Amino acid sequence: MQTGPAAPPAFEIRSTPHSGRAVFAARDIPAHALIWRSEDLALSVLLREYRREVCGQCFSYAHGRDLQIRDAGVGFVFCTETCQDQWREDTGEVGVEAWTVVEALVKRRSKEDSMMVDVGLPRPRKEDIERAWEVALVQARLIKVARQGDWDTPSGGVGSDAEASVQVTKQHKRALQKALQQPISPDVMSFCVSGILFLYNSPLDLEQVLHLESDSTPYLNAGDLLAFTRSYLHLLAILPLPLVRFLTPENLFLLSTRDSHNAFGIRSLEDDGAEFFGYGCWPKASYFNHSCAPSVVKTRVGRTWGFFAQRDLKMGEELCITYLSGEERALERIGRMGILRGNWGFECGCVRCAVG
Ligand SMILES: C[S@@+](CC[C@H](N)C(=O)[O-])C[C@H]1O[C@@H](n2cnc3c(N)ncnc32)[C@H](O)[C@@H]1O
Repeated sequence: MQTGPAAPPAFEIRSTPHSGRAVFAARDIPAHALIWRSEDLALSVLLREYRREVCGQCFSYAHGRDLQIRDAGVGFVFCTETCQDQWREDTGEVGVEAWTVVEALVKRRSKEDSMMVDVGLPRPRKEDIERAWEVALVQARLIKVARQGDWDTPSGGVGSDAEASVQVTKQHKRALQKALQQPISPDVMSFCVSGILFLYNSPLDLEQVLHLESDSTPYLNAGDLLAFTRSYLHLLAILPLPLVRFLTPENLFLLSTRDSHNAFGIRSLEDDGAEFFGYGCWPKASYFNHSCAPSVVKTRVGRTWGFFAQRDLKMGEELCITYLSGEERALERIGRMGILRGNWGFECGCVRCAVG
């Protein structure tokens, strides 16, 4: 079959003096043309409050009605059996087991056990983050020893861990029980599970995530950091053993540093995205910078983002999307800049902000 010459890529990624790497048109691009399609969802969080209304696979929304296909064991709903089957296949056997134990844990706990994350408090500094993870690590060592009995089960396979040869004492068992009694943060826990499953199921794609812009202080405030260290210890106590090797402070921190400035919101498709269901990281779509007068519009279909020219674009022009949600776009310059500074940590220097 004659396929003809491949179309030259519509864009290239280059460094800029002030805003890191950016996407530039590699040729003239007509209005409405597809520039890039991104299907590489690495990790995602579907907020707990939407877990009955939004499909766990394609993120379709039932406008406040519960979706029919409930997979109660794993805590997700689906719009069709096809979506459910696809989710189970992609998540894998160990992944399904992981979501099942996490769902059982969250269900056992009442709403009062959930941690509230205060907004508006300062972000933890690097030294606060290091200290918090060091403290968690001391408990983690005890919990790993307490699970030593599990190591010997046929599915264990981590018997070579240094901790596995230590005598299990009351102190170890108490550390495990104590971790499980701490308040829980189901959405932070979901982030951790999704991230660990990404490392377990798709190790070759890690490179793409490592290339992303990194935020060295990714936690919103002290409560958010605490939610992460507690989720780490909770998960260490319950996750299937094949995942425990991937569950480290280093890995969880790394995922947060890359997610922080690169995640896309997963929103409703109608009503200008008024409903915020959660967020996810699509590494190959993460090089578009922001402009308050964007030249590219992004649209989600299921788990795929499409990026389209909003107008005729000239070769060499920087291609920008907007990071602002529907109503935020209509704000005055000072309001937009405040949101971009607070959520993304940069001072917007786009053409619209430059003229005031
Ligand atoms: C999704 S990443 C975009 C790609 C990024 N420039 C890179 O090098 O990987 C978002 C980050 O790009 C930078 N950025 C995006 N838009 C910007 C803008 N209008 N002004 C300044 N920096 C911007 C900020 O550092 C922001 O946190």
